[in-house]
Amino acid sequence: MYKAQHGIIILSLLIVVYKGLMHTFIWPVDIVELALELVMVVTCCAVMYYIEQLKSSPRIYWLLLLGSGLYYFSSYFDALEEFFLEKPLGYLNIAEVVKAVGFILLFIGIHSLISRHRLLIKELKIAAQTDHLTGLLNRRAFFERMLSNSQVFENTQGAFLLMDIDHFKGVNDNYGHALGDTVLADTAISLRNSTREYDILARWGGEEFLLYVNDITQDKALNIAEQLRRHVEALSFDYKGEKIHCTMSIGLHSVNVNCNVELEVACADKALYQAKSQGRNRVIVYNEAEFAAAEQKTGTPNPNHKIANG
Ligand SMILES: Nc1nc2c(ncn2[C@@H]2O[C@H](COP(=O)(O)OP(=O)(O)OP(=O)(O)O)[C@@H](O)[C@H]2O)c(=O)[nH]1
Repeated sequence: MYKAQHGIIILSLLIVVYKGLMHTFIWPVDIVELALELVMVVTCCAVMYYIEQLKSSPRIYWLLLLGSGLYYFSSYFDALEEFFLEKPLGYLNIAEVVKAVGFILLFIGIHSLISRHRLLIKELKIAAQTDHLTGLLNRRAFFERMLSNSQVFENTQGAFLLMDIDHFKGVNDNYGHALGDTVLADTAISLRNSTREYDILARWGGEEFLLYVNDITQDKALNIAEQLRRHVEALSFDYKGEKIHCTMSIGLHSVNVNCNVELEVACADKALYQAKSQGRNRVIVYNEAEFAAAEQKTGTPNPNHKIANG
């Protein structure tokens, strides 16, 4: 499909050869005009080559190809007029008309190309920020969103909720990876539907989700966490007629002004670990004094403790 430019390139080369021969028999040879002709044909070939390399949509390909082709050949349409005693288009110069049409096609082609390019960049940006299975932000995008909102979050209390589906390995092992994916996708929908537009929700890892809720007290954040936990508990998944249910453990860490995301998430992670070790399907709030004492007692840090990395 993207080969039509070869015809134009061959045609333009033939024109240059023809002009070269004509000039050879006319003395003195107009070297400058011949050189300019050659520059034109080389640039025309280069343009055709790049249009082919673009591998854009067929519409854009033809617009650019016809536009640049007509624009290039417009100067040779003068010759056509020599065959007519009167100008075929009345007072209009046919070469100028062809040039104008070529220019319009080129303009539409370039405009379409730029619009398509913008769309592609937008799609790429979204793809780079999104987890493809759940449609949530990925970990990197979560950090970026926290950073870009840092001024809004300044001087307000917020909360990190680190959520992890319980015994998820068992879901995969017993019902298959496809059902595991469905559980992740539906859990993400449930979480998204239960959060506010300006909360920041991301898939943090395999079966882990992270939510940052801004401008909220610890008690209210605890209510939200409980609600999210109950919503996930209420989900049901069909496996060959059997109804499957999952639960989720949550580590909650309430933060004050200007928090360091990595450090605060690590605290939420400690609370999540406690929620897992206390039987799962529960919310545990991080309490610095309590956790420090517990760690001292058991010897810090807990070897099973998962530390969230940025
Ligand atoms: N289906 C599916 N499974 C995933 C995906 N990402 C990670 N996993 C699985 O998630 C499981 C996580 O298992 P574990 O870390 O052992 O945790 P768990 O079984 O949930 O146990 P607890 O967290 O202690 O309750 C592993 O089996 C991973 O293979 C994914 O995108 N799709």
